[in-house]
Amino acid sequence: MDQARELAAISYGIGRQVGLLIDRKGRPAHIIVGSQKGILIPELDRARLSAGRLRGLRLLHTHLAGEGLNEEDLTDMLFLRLDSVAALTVDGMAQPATLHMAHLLPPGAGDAPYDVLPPRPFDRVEEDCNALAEALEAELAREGERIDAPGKAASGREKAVLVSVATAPKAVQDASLDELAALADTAGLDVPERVVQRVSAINPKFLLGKGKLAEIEIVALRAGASLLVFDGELSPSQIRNLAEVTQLRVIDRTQLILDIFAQHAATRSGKLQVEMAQLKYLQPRLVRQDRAMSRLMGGIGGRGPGETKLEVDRRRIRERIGRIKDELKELRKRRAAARAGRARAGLPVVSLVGYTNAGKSTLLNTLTGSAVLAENRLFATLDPTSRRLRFPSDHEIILTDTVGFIRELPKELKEAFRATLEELEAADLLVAVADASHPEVEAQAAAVADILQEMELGDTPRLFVLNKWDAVSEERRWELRNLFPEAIALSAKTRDGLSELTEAVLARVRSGPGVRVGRAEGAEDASTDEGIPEPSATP
Ligand SMILES: Nc1nc2c(ncn2[C@@H]2O[C@H](COP(=O)(O)OP(=O)(O)OP(=O)(O)O)[C@@H](O)[C@H]2O)c(=O)[nH]1
Ligand SMILES: [Mg+2]
Repeated sequence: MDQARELAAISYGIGRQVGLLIDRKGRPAHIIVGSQKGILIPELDRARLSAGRLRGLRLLHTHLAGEGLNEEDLTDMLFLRLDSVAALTVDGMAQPATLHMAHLLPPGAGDAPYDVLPPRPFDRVEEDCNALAEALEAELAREGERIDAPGKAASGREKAVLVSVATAPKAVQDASLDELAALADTAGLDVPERVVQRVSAINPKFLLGKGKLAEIEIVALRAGASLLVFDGELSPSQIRNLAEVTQLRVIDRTQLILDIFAQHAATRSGKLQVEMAQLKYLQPRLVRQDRAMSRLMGGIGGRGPGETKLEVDRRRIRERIGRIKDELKELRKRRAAARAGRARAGLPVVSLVGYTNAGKSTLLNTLTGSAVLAENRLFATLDPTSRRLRFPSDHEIILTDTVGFIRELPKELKEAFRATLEELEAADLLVAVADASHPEVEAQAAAVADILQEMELGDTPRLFVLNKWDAVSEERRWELRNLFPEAIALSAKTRDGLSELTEAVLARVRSGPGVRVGRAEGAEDASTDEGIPEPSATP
């Protein structure tokens, strides 16, 4: 009460806003003098801040024109996680008049992240600010218990908020976020919230305005998420800035994809290729080793292949890249030798290519009766696997399953997986597999065609398969037939349409230039070219 009178008097006297940041014991921690219309809160010590906690400070400040809380006041509260913010209007006699107050709300309490209380005469304010703040913290903490550790869901999975900031229309961003959500799920993240923001221009420093960023931070706070995943690729400094401002861990789509690859890499060469891609991604981001860097390294987005921890020291990264390069060169030689062996056997090579999760591995299994890992996750397959396929007519081919494609494949991965993708250069025929049941099948097929073109495989004979036909409605089937008149529609799952594919493959390899088709005599076992055993201890 006295604080309020004093504040009003000072503020009136100097004709500027004056504010107090008050701690939970009622002691003023900072006194701030603003301008006539606004007030700038100093950079606060972040020490007390952890997920689910408030700052332990409330802001009481004056408004000289009798106005209530404005956008800026609320943004400050959100951003700085103040317990509450209050504006005290000052009357013409330098006396405090009305108090406008707002405080944050626990998750699930309503649509808005905060509640603005009705204005009331300043001397009629009985709210116990501490009790309010403590109740809110208790609520946030309960939320935390339900999820056993801050940032973790009950399933033990880390929670992340997905964010799209782009100039593209909302529908385009939404479709892209759907894919990011599938990637997040595959990476082992729970996604309680997604944020789509269309902007006329991307803010080069923070992508978004500070107000919107504060909102995102609060969305994450309320959802118990400790990680923000941005769609697209962020520059090193953007990641640092965003992590600084939001006090959350920030990763981009590339890191998420790299993380999935790291988790799925099973063979020696797969692991080496992924580690190489991760190190290449990290290298330019290690200009400065700072707090944001350590945030960059923890948890999802910072895991190495297997359980190894990624190196963060620049010099050692350079050395490690050098060693991996040598080893990969060796592996490439062996692959080339295996390919040459197969070529000598005279068997035509048919490679399955396509968007990730299109059903390539399932198709390989169905066609050859094998049991290659196939699952409803993105990038289940990282290593090429080859199987022999014998046709009833006694013809034989080698069928190769490959790593799936994705639009805007991170360039680090493209480079690292060159060895794997070189397999495709040896193919006599490509079977491009698309998921007909996916709403974005057209865009996915186009992305695959683009990537093949880029890899100079545009001239290799190609068949186009619309897989998962069993999961497509009659109406949509008709649409797809019009869109892709050349396509072979089939279901790797039910085997429907399979014979059309095998006949088409047979016809192509028979007529293929320079391809000798026949029974392989003395061909070495080409069942897999990943015969290199995994050493028990990684150096
Ligand atoms: N309904 C239906 N589902 C299918 C069909 N073929 C594959 N699937 C499912 O699609 C998912 C992905 O299959 P995969 O064979 O792993 O796909 P992929 O193209 O090898 O994927 P990546 O290796 O991750 O790039 C699995 O859950 C399969 O069961 C099909 O014909 N019909
Ligand atoms: Mg696969």
